[in-house]
Amino acid sequence: MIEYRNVKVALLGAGSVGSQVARLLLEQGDDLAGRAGAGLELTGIAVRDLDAARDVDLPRELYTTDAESLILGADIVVELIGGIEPARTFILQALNSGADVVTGNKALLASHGPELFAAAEQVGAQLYYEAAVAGAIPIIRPLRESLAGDRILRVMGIVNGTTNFILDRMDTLGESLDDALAIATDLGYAEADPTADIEGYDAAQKATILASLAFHTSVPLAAVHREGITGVTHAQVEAARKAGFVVKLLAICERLTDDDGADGVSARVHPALVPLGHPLAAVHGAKNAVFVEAEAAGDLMFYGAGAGGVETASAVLGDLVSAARRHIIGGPGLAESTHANLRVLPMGSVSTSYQIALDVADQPGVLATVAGILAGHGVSVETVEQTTVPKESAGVTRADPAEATATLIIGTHRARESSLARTVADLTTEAVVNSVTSVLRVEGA
Ligand SMILES: NC(=O)c1ccc[n+]([C@@H]2O[C@H](COP(=O)([O-])OP(=O)(O)OC[C@H]3O[C@@H](n4cnc5c(N)ncnc54)[C@H](O)[C@@H]3O)[C@@H](O)[C@H]2O)c1
Ligand SMILES: N[C@@H](CCO)C(=O)O
Ligand code: NA
Repeated sequence: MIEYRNVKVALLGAGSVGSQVARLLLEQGDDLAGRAGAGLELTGIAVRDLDAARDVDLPRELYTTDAESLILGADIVVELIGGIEPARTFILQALNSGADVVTGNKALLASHGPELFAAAEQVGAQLYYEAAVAGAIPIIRPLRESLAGDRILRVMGIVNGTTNFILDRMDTLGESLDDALAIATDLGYAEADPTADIEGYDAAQKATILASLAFHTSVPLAAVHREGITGVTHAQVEAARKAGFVVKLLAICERLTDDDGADGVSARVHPALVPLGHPLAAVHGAKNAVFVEAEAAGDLMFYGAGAGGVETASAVLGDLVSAARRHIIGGPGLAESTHANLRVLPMGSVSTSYQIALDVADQPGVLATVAGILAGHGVSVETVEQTTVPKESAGVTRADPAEATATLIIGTHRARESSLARTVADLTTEAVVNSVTSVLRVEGA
């Protein structure tokens, strides 16, 4: 039996992820020690309430409400409280005391990442955060280490399990957003405030982290364009399916060249139409997948559980083993790489293709008028589909009931987001257009 030196591990938080990390750490201590080359001694678990009911049965003597003392006695601190404070203060205390930190806190990294990385670098400590993006899926380490020798062009992924679960159920079961969200919450996928999921904040936080890593550039959260799924209708989901697409909430980080020839990067989160044949279309339920396009490696896809307590605990324990190994071996921490310092371009510089649905007057010349508006902004039409709407169609009220209307679905070639915005504004004020009923970006076609 090999005798290992112990490293002291302090756990902050015993919620969905923290309790599973503690359980696995206690159950698999010998295996983990063999992999880390160090014993992982769980010295305590900081909780708010010692007597709270818990799903996982852990030794009561491990619980403490004195997080600060626990942190100061630790070699590695695992932060699984979530949110900004007190998580930020605890992590800074840990780093400043020379401890390495493992966290799954994307909200904190997205808003205070530079501060935390600077604190770690200053004392030669290391911050590990595999669990922060796409839960159990290894994506941070591949971007940070495995692909460090390549040039990443694009990272496109489904990085929020809750919204993927909801959109999937809207599509396959015809369920409402609210009903599907209630189930996702019961299953432990949703954030404490699920607005973070359905309005795309959680995915935007992950996009910030992915873009910063992929492009060696600090990409601030405020520069990430964000749209959630609350505006996605059953009509859009059904129309998408009929047209050979599925609606997914995507996070897309990419290198761009804008109209002035300036190179830069952008990060955005929004619902998008994904062709049914694309690998991301086959990502169901709360699963996540991240598609990476690299110059030399080509296309890579990372797929698996993006949420869930025990699944995410896997990523935390992987980081913990790395941290313990580093603690024993020593050596400098891996600093955050922001040396490329590329320009972060606004959403208007992004170029993609679109499906625009219009409710129009069914009269001669309408198609030409609409095509003229698109052409005027340099938006080129790829496909047009027209369906005549019966005059007395249910629920449709018209100023002149005698006036027939039609639905036009226009697929465009790639166009700048700025041109598309001007096109939609003009379509909205055009007399023969009753309404612009849907505008969705198409990705992965
Ligand atoms: N659950 C997931 O699927 C998942 C996936 C990836 C990342 N994450 C991230 O992991 C972290 C933890 O997530 P979770 O799902 O376990 O959350 P959770 O809400 O289940 O657990 C957080 C726990 O921290 C406790 N806590 C709050 N303030 C505290 C304090 N001051 N001291 C001690 N304990 C305190 C809460 O009482 C709760 O038990 C978050 O940053 C989350 O974003 C979660
Ligand atoms: N609420 C998040 C948890 C994982 O980060 C999700 O649904 O993806
Ligand atoms: Na991960």
